[in-house]
Amino acid sequence: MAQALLRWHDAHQFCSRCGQPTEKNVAGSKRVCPASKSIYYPQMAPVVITLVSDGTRCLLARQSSFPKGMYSALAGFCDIGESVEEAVHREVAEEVGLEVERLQYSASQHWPFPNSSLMIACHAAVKPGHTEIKVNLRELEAAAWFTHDEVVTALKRNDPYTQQQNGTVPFWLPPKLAIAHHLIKEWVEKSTCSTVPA
Ligand SMILES: NC(=O)c1ccc[n+]([C@@H]2O[C@H](COP(=O)([O-])OP(=O)(O)OC[C@H]3O[C@@H](n4cnc5c(N)ncnc54)[C@H](O)[C@@H]3O)[C@@H](O)[C@H]2O)c1
Repeated sequence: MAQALLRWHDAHQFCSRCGQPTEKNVAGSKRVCPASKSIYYPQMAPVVITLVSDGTRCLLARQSSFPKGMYSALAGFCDIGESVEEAVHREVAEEVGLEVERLQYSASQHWPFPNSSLMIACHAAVKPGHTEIKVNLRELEAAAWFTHDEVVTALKRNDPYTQQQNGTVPFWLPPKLAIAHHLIKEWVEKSTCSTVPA
């Protein structure tokens, strides 16, 4: 978090109204422009991250920039004026062409990479009978439904690169520090698929 704050100070050294240098306050919680009197506060971008379930399986996806074999829950930045619920519906529809319902808030996390985001994690159920994925290839490389057993096995893979066979890295999941891991583990442990029926 300290690094995220230092990066923000570094990138906000000049006033966007008058171009004059800004000054950091003693606590480092804001910057002030002595010329225009403008005050600048550090910003966090809200991001929704959603684990979609069809009742027995969960939907995981990967971007081409992810490490080989790694799949995660669907994530995306909230647009201006959007509620968390609206962002979840829009992101899932945009990325995999599915309609979701019965959203359940899970947890949140500050995520400093590459800039400060507030990750808001939710579970959601796909609309019954409408599970066919249409992957948006501009945003994702692949998306698929995974069974409970497949996810349990993947959670146990700490170092997938040592387990590769014929040069193929097996399916694995984000590390413990990521809220995506928490969301997926919660789905497995609490059988979220049955508490959030599809
Ligand atoms: N902690 C976790 O478990 C976890 C899991 C997945 C994603 N994330 C983070 O969530 C964020 C969003 O994930 P993503 O897959 O959509 O990322 P992404 O980096 O693929 O971003 C998608 C697009 O959003 C746009 N964008 C970038 N910054 C923005 C902002 N501040 N406001 C609005 N739009 C912006 C860009 O045009 C980018 O192409 C990323 O920062 C990613 O690192 C965290």
